[in-house]
Amino acid sequence: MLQLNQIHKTFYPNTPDERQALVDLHQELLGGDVVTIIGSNGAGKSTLLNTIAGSIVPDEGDVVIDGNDVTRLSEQKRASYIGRVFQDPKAGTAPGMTIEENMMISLGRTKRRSLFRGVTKQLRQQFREHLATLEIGLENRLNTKVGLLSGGERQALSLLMATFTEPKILLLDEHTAALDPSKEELILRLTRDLVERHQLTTVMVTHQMEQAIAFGNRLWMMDEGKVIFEANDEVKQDLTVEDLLDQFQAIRGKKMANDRALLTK
Ligand SMILES: Nc1ncnc2c1ncn2[C@@H]1O[C@H](COP(=O)(O)OP(=O)(O)OP(=O)(O)O)[C@@H](O)[C@H]1O
Repeated sequence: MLQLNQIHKTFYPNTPDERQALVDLHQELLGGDVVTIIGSNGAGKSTLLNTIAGSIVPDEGDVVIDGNDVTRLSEQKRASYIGRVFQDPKAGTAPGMTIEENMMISLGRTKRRSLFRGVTKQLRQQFREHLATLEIGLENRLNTKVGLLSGGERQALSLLMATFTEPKILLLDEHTAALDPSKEELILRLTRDLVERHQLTTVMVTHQMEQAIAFGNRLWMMDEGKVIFEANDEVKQDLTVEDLLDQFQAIRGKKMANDRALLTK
Protein backbone atom coordinates (compact mmCIF):
# COMPACT_ATOMS: atom_id res chain seq x y z
CA MET A 1 0.00 0.00 0.00
CA LEU A 2 2.81 2.43 0.88
CA GLN A 3 6.34 2.05 -0.38
CA LEU A 4 9.12 4.42 0.59
CA ASN A 5 12.01 3.56 -1.68
CA GLN A 6 15.51 4.76 -0.75
CA ILE A 7 14.37 8.20 0.31
CA HIS A 8 16.96 10.93 0.90
CA LYS A 9 16.20 14.47 2.01
CA THR A 10 18.83 17.04 2.93
CA PHE A 11 17.91 20.57 3.92
CA TYR A 12 20.33 23.37 2.93
CA PRO A 13 22.79 21.01 1.21
CA ASN A 14 26.42 22.10 0.95
CA THR A 15 26.00 24.94 3.43
CA PRO A 16 27.00 25.19 7.08
CA ASP A 17 23.29 24.61 7.92
CA GLU A 18 23.10 21.30 6.05
CA ARG A 19 20.73 18.83 7.77
CA GLN A 20 20.29 15.29 6.57
CA ALA A 21 16.68 14.68 7.54
CA LEU A 22 16.07 11.34 5.77
CA VAL A 23 18.89 9.00 4.84
CA ASP A 24 18.28 6.07 2.51
CA LEU A 25 14.96 5.33 4.14
CA HIS A 26 13.40 2.17 2.79
CA GLN A 27 10.15 1.00 4.34
CA GLU A 28 6.93 -0.62 3.25
CA LEU A 29 3.44 -0.82 4.72
CA LEU A 30 0.76 -3.28 3.67
CA GLY A 31 -2.91 -2.29 3.36
CA GLY A 32 -4.43 -1.87 6.82
CA ASP A 33 -1.06 -1.67 8.59
CA VAL A 34 -0.98 0.84 11.43
CA VAL A 35 2.54 1.97 12.29
CA THR A 36 3.51 4.20 15.17
CA ILE A 37 6.73 6.20 14.90
CA ILE A 38 8.86 7.30 17.81
CA GLY A 39 12.31 8.77 17.85
CA SER A 40 14.77 11.32 19.08
CA ASN A 41 14.62 15.06 18.49
CA GLY A 42 15.18 15.86 14.82
CA ALA A 43 15.09 12.16 13.87
CA GLY A 44 13.13 12.94 10.69
CA LYS A 45 9.63 11.94 11.80
CA SER A 46 7.87 15.09 10.57
CA THR A 47 9.95 15.14 7.40
CA LEU A 48 8.81 11.60 6.71
CA LEU A 49 5.13 12.52 7.15
CA ASN A 50 5.63 15.60 4.96
CA THR A 51 7.30 13.46 2.31
CA ILE A 52 4.34 11.08 2.24
CA ALA A 53 1.89 14.00 2.18
CA GLY A 54 3.80 15.76 -0.60
CA SER A 55 4.66 19.00 1.19
CA ILE A 56 8.31 17.92 0.92
CA VAL A 57 9.79 16.42 -2.25
CA PRO A 58 12.65 14.01 -1.56
CA ASP A 59 16.04 14.62 -3.22
CA GLU A 60 16.20 10.94 -4.12
CA GLY A 61 13.94 7.94 -3.91
CA ASP A 62 10.25 7.53 -4.46
CA VAL A 63 6.95 7.36 -2.67
CA VAL A 64 4.48 4.82 -4.01
CA ILE A 65 0.89 4.75 -2.76
CA ASP A 66 -1.32 1.87 -3.83
CA GLY A 67 0.92 1.17 -6.81
CA ASN A 68 1.01 4.83 -7.96
CA ASP A 69 4.30 6.70 -7.90
CA VAL A 70 3.28 9.99 -6.27
CA THR A 71 6.80 11.34 -5.64
CA ARG A 72 6.41 14.30 -8.00
CA LEU A 73 2.70 14.77 -7.41
CA SER A 74 1.94 18.03 -5.58
CA GLU A 75 0.38 17.95 -2.11
CA GLN A 76 -2.92 19.12 -3.65
CA LYS A 77 -2.92 16.49 -6.36
CA ARG A 78 -2.32 13.65 -3.95
CA ALA A 79 -4.92 14.92 -1.46
CA SER A 80 -7.37 12.22 -2.43
CA TYR A 81 -4.85 9.61 -1.26
CA ILE A 82 -4.09 11.25 2.07
CA GLY A 83 -5.96 12.13 5.24
CA ARG A 84 -3.95 14.03 7.82
CA VAL A 85 -4.51 15.22 11.37
CA PHE A 86 -2.07 17.65 12.96
CA GLN A 87 -1.09 18.29 16.57
CA ASP A 88 -2.92 21.61 16.68
CA PRO A 89 -6.71 21.08 16.72
CA LYS A 90 -7.01 24.40 14.89
CA ALA A 91 -4.93 23.20 11.94
CA GLY A 92 -7.41 20.86 10.27
CA THR A 93 -10.57 22.96 10.18
CA ALA A 94 -11.75 26.46 9.21
CA PRO A 95 -13.02 28.29 12.34
CA GLY A 96 -15.31 30.78 10.59
CA MET A 97 -17.20 28.05 8.76
CA THR A 98 -19.82 25.66 10.08
CA ILE A 99 -19.29 21.94 10.67
CA GLU A 100 -21.29 21.22 7.52
CA GLU A 101 -19.23 23.66 5.43
CA ASN A 102 -16.01 22.18 6.74
CA MET A 103 -17.16 18.69 5.82
CA MET A 104 -18.15 19.92 2.36
CA ILE A 105 -14.66 21.32 1.90
CA SER A 106 -12.98 18.07 2.79
CA LEU A 107 -15.30 16.23 0.44
CA GLY A 108 -14.54 18.71 -2.35
CA ARG A 109 -10.79 18.47 -1.72
CA THR A 110 -10.70 14.73 -2.05
CA LYS A 111 -13.48 13.89 -4.46
CA ARG A 112 -13.12 16.94 -6.71
CA ARG A 113 -16.77 17.59 -6.11
CA SER A 114 -17.97 21.05 -7.00
CA LEU A 115 -18.79 23.00 -3.86
CA PHE A 116 -21.22 25.10 -5.85
CA ARG A 117 -23.64 22.22 -6.03
CA GLY A 118 -24.26 22.85 -2.34
CA VAL A 119 -25.30 20.45 0.34
CA THR A 120 -28.08 18.12 -0.73
CA LYS A 121 -30.49 16.59 1.76
CA GLN A 122 -28.90 13.24 1.19
CA LEU A 123 -25.38 14.58 1.79
CA ARG A 124 -26.49 16.32 4.97
CA GLN A 125 -27.90 13.05 6.21
CA GLN A 126 -24.60 11.32 5.42
CA PHE A 127 -22.68 14.01 7.32
CA ARG A 128 -25.02 13.52 10.30
CA GLU A 129 -24.47 9.78 10.25
CA HIS A 130 -20.70 10.15 10.13
CA LEU A 131 -20.75 12.73 12.94
CA ALA A 132 -23.00 10.50 15.05
CA THR A 133 -20.31 7.78 15.07
CA LEU A 134 -18.15 10.13 17.16
CA GLU A 135 -20.80 9.98 19.89
CA ILE A 136 -20.16 13.53 21.08
CA GLY A 137 -23.34 15.13 19.72
CA LEU A 138 -21.81 16.97 16.76
CA GLU A 139 -24.52 15.52 14.49
CA ASN A 140 -26.94 18.02 16.05
CA ARG A 141 -24.63 20.97 15.49
CA LEU A 142 -24.15 21.00 11.72
CA ASN A 143 -24.64 24.77 11.61
CA THR A 144 -22.30 25.58 14.49
CA LYS A 145 -19.17 27.52 13.57
CA VAL A 146 -16.16 25.29 14.13
CA GLY A 147 -14.32 28.08 15.99
CA LEU A 148 -16.87 27.66 18.81
CA LEU A 149 -16.00 23.99 19.41
CA SER A 150 -13.67 22.85 22.20
CA GLY A 151 -10.19 21.56 21.33
CA GLY A 152 -11.27 17.94 21.76
CA GLU A 153 -14.43 18.39 19.67
CA ARG A 154 -12.46 20.14 16.99
CA GLN A 155 -9.82 17.41 16.88
CA ALA A 156 -12.58 14.77 16.69
CA LEU A 157 -14.03 16.66 13.71
CA SER A 158 -10.57 16.92 12.09
CA LEU A 159 -10.19 13.18 12.51
CA LEU A 160 -13.58 12.51 10.97
CA MET A 161 -12.86 14.88 8.08
CA ALA A 162 -9.54 13.14 7.44
CA THR A 163 -11.13 9.68 7.35
CA PHE A 164 -14.72 9.79 6.10
CA THR A 165 -13.53 10.31 2.53
CA GLU A 166 -11.67 6.98 2.89
CA PRO A 167 -8.14 8.02 1.92
CA LYS A 168 -5.49 5.42 1.11
CA ILE A 169 -3.22 6.62 3.92
CA LEU A 170 -3.99 8.36 7.21
CA LEU A 171 -1.19 10.49 8.67
CA LEU A 172 -1.41 11.37 12.36
CA ASP A 173 1.07 13.98 13.43
CA GLU A 174 1.17 13.84 17.26
CA HIS A 175 -2.54 14.44 17.01
CA THR A 176 -3.28 13.88 20.70
CA ALA A 177 -0.32 15.83 22.09
CA ALA A 178 -2.09 19.17 22.60
CA LEU A 179 -5.11 17.73 24.41
CA ASP A 180 -5.71 17.18 28.10
CA PRO A 181 -5.63 13.52 29.22
CA SER A 182 -9.39 12.83 29.11
CA LYS A 183 -9.72 14.33 25.63
CA GLU A 184 -6.59 12.53 24.56
CA GLU A 185 -8.18 9.23 25.52
CA LEU A 186 -11.33 10.13 23.58
CA ILE A 187 -9.42 11.04 20.44
CA LEU A 188 -7.33 7.88 20.65
CA ARG A 189 -10.46 5.76 21.00
CA LEU A 190 -12.09 7.53 18.04
CA THR A 191 -8.91 7.07 16.02
CA ARG A 192 -8.91 3.36 16.74
CA ASP A 193 -12.62 3.09 15.78
CA LEU A 194 -12.23 5.03 12.53
CA VAL A 195 -9.04 3.23 11.49
CA GLU A 196 -10.69 -0.13 12.09
CA ARG A 197 -13.97 0.82 10.42
CA HIS A 198 -12.29 2.05 7.24
CA GLN A 199 -9.34 -0.38 7.46
CA LEU A 200 -7.02 2.58 6.98
CA THR A 201 -3.31 2.21 6.43
CA THR A 202 -2.04 4.60 9.08
CA VAL A 203 1.20 6.31 10.04
CA MET A 204 1.12 7.88 13.51
CA VAL A 205 3.94 9.93 15.01
CA THR A 206 3.80 10.11 18.78
CA HIS A 207 6.05 11.14 21.63
CA GLN A 208 4.19 8.89 24.03
CA MET A 209 6.07 5.63 24.16
CA GLU A 210 3.24 3.69 25.77
CA GLN A 211 0.83 4.94 23.15
CA ALA A 212 3.28 3.88 20.45
CA ILE A 213 3.41 0.38 21.89
CA ALA A 214 -0.33 0.02 22.50
CA PHE A 215 -1.57 1.46 19.20
CA GLY A 216 -1.39 -0.30 15.84
CA ASN A 217 0.37 -3.41 14.64
CA ARG A 218 3.82 -2.05 13.81
CA LEU A 219 6.34 0.33 15.33
CA TRP A 220 9.30 2.17 13.82
CA MET A 221 11.96 3.86 15.94
CA MET A 222 13.79 6.63 14.07
CA ASP A 223 17.11 8.35 14.62
CA GLU A 224 19.17 10.56 12.33
CA GLY A 225 16.91 10.09 9.31
CA LYS A 226 16.64 6.31 9.49
CA VAL A 227 14.43 3.65 10.98
CA ILE A 228 16.88 2.02 13.37
CA PHE A 229 14.53 -0.46 14.98
CA GLU A 230 11.16 -1.91 14.03
CA ALA A 231 8.70 -4.18 15.72
CA ASN A 232 5.93 -6.18 14.13
CA ASP A 233 2.71 -7.14 15.85
CA GLU A 234 4.15 -10.18 17.56
CA VAL A 235 7.19 -8.37 18.95
CA LYS A 236 5.06 -5.38 19.92
CA GLN A 237 2.81 -7.50 22.13
CA ASP A 238 5.57 -7.98 24.69
CA LEU A 239 7.42 -4.69 24.21
CA THR A 240 7.89 -2.29 27.14
CA VAL A 241 9.04 1.31 27.23
CA GLU A 242 12.23 0.12 28.91
CA ASP A 243 12.86 -2.34 26.04
CA LEU A 244 12.59 0.51 23.56
CA LEU A 245 15.02 2.71 25.48
CA ASP A 246 17.41 -0.24 25.85
CA GLN A 247 17.16 -0.98 22.13
CA PHE A 248 18.03 2.61 21.33
CA GLN A 249 21.00 2.56 23.68
CA ALA A 250 22.22 -0.78 22.27
CA ILE A 251 21.94 0.37 18.64
CA ARG A 252 23.17 3.92 19.04
CA GLY A 253 25.47 3.57 22.04
CA LYS A 254 23.77 6.54 23.69
CA LYS A 255 20.49 7.43 25.36
CA MET A 256 17.57 8.59 23.25
CA ALA A 257 17.51 12.38 23.34
CA ASN A 258 13.93 13.49 23.25
CA ASP A 259 12.87 16.32 25.48
CA ARG A 260 9.21 15.71 24.70
CA ALA A 261 9.14 11.92 24.96
CA LEU A 262 6.71 10.74 27.55
CA LEU A 263 7.80 7.46 28.98
CA THR A 264 4.43 6.73 30.48
CA LYS A 265 0.91 7.77 29.56
N1 LIG B 1 12.10 23.04 6.65
C1 LIG B 1 13.28 22.70 7.16
N2 LIG B 1 14.39 23.44 6.90
C2 LIG B 1 15.58 23.10 7.39
N3 LIG B 1 15.81 22.04 8.20
C3 LIG B 1 14.76 21.28 8.52
C4 LIG B 1 13.43 21.57 8.02
N4 LIG B 1 12.58 20.64 8.52
C5 LIG B 1 13.32 19.82 9.26
N5 LIG B 1 14.62 20.20 9.27
C6 LIG B 1 15.74 19.51 9.95
O1 LIG B 1 15.70 18.15 9.54
C7 LIG B 1 15.94 17.30 10.65
C8 LIG B 1 14.71 16.40 10.87
O2 LIG B 1 13.65 17.21 11.36
P1 LIG B 1 12.17 16.66 11.68
O3 LIG B 1 11.35 17.86 12.02
O4 LIG B 1 11.74 15.79 10.57
O5 LIG B 1 12.45 15.77 12.96
P2 LIG B 1 11.42 15.18 14.04
O6 LIG B 1 11.81 13.77 14.23
O7 LIG B 1 10.04 15.44 13.61
O8 LIG B 1 11.82 16.02 15.31
P3 LIG B 1 11.00 16.47 16.62
O9 LIG B 1 10.56 15.22 17.31
O10 LIG B 1 12.04 17.20 17.39
O11 LIG B 1 9.86 17.32 16.15
C9 LIG B 1 16.23 18.19 11.83
O12 LIG B 1 17.63 18.33 11.92
C10 LIG B 1 15.58 19.51 11.45
O13 LIG B 1 16.26 20.58 12.05
